[in-house]
Amino acid sequence: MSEAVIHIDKLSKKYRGADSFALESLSLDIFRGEVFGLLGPNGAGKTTLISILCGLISPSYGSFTIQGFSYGKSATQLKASIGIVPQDFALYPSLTAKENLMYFGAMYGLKGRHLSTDVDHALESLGLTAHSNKRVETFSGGMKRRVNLLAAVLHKPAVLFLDEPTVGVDVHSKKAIMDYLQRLNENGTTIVYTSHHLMEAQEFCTRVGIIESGQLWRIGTPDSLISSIPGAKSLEDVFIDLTGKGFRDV
Ligand SMILES: Nc1ncnc2c1ncn2[C@@H]1O[C@H](COP(=O)(O)OP(=O)(O)OP(=O)(O)O)[C@@H](O)[C@H]1O
Repeated sequence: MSEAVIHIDKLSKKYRGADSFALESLSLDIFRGEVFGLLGPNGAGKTTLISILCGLISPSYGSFTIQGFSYGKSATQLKASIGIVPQDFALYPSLTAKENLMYFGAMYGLKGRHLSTDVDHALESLGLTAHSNKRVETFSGGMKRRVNLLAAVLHKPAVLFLDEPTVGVDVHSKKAIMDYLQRLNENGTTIVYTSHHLMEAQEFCTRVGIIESGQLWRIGTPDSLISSIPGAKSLEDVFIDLTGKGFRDV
């Protein structure tokens, strides 16, 4: 068994004023080199879990480490180990794509000619060279998603967290993003991502966890989960079987 790069121990979160827990005593190990998919219906707790792991919000109870680092004792090392691609764009609309990436690179302590060259390579790798000096506010949703992704990986993090990286993008941008993530993973980056695209998760993830009501209901490879439900042919069948057919986005 390879090394657990993320170790989560009984993590719980109750938001201020909420009646119930958004996350309830969730324990999980994610191993180096995995592509781990967090799946679950609206309101299941996926963003809450990722937000805690990224240090954006604090847990109510429980603890976790990433590469052995925690926010209490080794916050600097932990932050240097992770990249975060949030659901909402974390970009400056009036800056160009290159200026945005130079800014985010500098925030991670990268500088000088190396940074400028790295940014140019990054833009090229996601087909954005011709647009590098255009303001981000003029970009399509798919182009913004690609810049958003590059901003999170300039410092070459060991672990990359993505919250719905392909939401609202067209088929070409989606393929470019997924191919890019695949290459990052092949080069050693551990990926943890949330998605509502179950087919995409089935193809992309080495393991998935299905979250419902703040708890981890099932965990396994896509194939093992599919074969655990009689008659299931896809992760979508597993998902519907476990979480029911009722609407969750009301
Ligand atoms: N800032 C907040 N304050 C209070 N409650 C919150 C807050 N953020 C999330 N919640 C609640 O916590 C629960 C989990 O929400 P969360 O956003 O983590 O779910 P999710 O699985 O990411 O959903 P989605 O797929 O819709 O993004 C939900 O009941 C949600 O309403």
